[in-house]
Amino acid sequence: MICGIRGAITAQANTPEAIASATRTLLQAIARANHLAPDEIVAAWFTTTPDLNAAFPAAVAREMGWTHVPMLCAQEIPVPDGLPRCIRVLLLVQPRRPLQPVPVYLGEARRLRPDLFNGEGDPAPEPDPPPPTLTRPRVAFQGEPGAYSHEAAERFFGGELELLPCTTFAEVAQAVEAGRADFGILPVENSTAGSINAVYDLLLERDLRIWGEVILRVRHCLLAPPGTSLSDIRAVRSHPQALEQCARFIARHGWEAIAAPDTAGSARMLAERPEPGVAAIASRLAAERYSLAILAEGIEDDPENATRFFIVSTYEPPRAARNKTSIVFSTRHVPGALHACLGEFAARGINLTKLESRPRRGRPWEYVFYVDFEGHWQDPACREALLGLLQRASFLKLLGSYPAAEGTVSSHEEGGER
Ligand SMILES: C=C(O[C@@H]1C=C(C(=O)O)C=C[C@H]1O)C(=O)O
Repeated sequence: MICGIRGAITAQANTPEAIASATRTLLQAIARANHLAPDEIVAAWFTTTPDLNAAFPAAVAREMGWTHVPMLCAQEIPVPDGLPRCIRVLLLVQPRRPLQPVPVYLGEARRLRPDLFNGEGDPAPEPDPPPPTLTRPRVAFQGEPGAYSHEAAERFFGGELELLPCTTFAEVAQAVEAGRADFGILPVENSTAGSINAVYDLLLERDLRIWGEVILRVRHCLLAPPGTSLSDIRAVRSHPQALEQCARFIARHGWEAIAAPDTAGSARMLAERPEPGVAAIASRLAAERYSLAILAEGIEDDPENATRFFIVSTYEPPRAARNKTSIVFSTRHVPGALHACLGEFAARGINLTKLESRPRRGRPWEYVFYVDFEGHWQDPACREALLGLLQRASFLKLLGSYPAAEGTVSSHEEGGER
């Protein structure tokens, strides 16, 4: 599907530098607010008011790497008393995932559309501090190239990424905190195996913001060096999670299951040192990367097998049309404490999408609770609920408000608690 995204900004002066700076700010903000990858942009129309003629905005976009995008610059209608020194753009985009276009009008240009930018419900507040650019973002993930986290990163960002493979989840968090990566990808739950506790513990301990979420339908492939046939296989090697998710398939063939540190790593090892009779379980991406043959695809026992990933950053994400918020809190040690805390959400009709408890460090038999709910912390009802919770909880941390992945929030028609 092709859709259009509008934006506008004013330049400080009619100079090439001022026009370049305003154009860059505007295009980066639109890409960020709409999670656009460069290859999702199909065409761009610019207009400038007659008082801006020192440079072409299209040339600036090309310098930013939009070399494949057909563009046009034209003069805006000189309506009397119109906003001076204004650069407008209409982008045509073809997103890989369903997109509700977020118009981006920055600074003075917000006055152009009082219907959009008027107090509450403002769909695109100016981000502060500026989040990282989405043009070739640096993305840290646990595992080797071809890992499911790598696939999730490609699904979320599309286009070109600078990959930073890490050995552990903690290393991913460190890379983001230290600014070596713009984003980190962390798996949080699997539809078969449940929550990934090590990641939940990291979110509590580290100073990271959840920037987005993505749900990946995990389709496992049976990989072997080209020329191998299914009847040659005697054993399969992979991460224990993947072996468990394919347990019935492995048992049906009577193969031995060998645990390895990660899925993509077992594919790489097999490609580098083929062992007769041994196959690996990993992604299609790993098969392509390590030139292995796919002997079978979709071998997971659960046909709905999916993993939810958080994209973490040190920046606030732009506000989207449909947001989710994640928090972690602990209750006072009194009867009914959790009930009262959750009541703050129920009383305001806020839909909870996930509740998870983990033991509280250093306090045996006390717990911290992780809650995901629909809405943004800036929404009046959510703000009130969080304030109510703050008064009842002994500890509260906001992990982030972020654009909800498709299919993870109730539709307005469904409404109510699920
Ligand atoms: C109000 C704006 O300026 C003008 C009016 C437009 C409109 O009413 O949709 C669109 C582009 C401009 O010609 C704007 O840029 O949004």
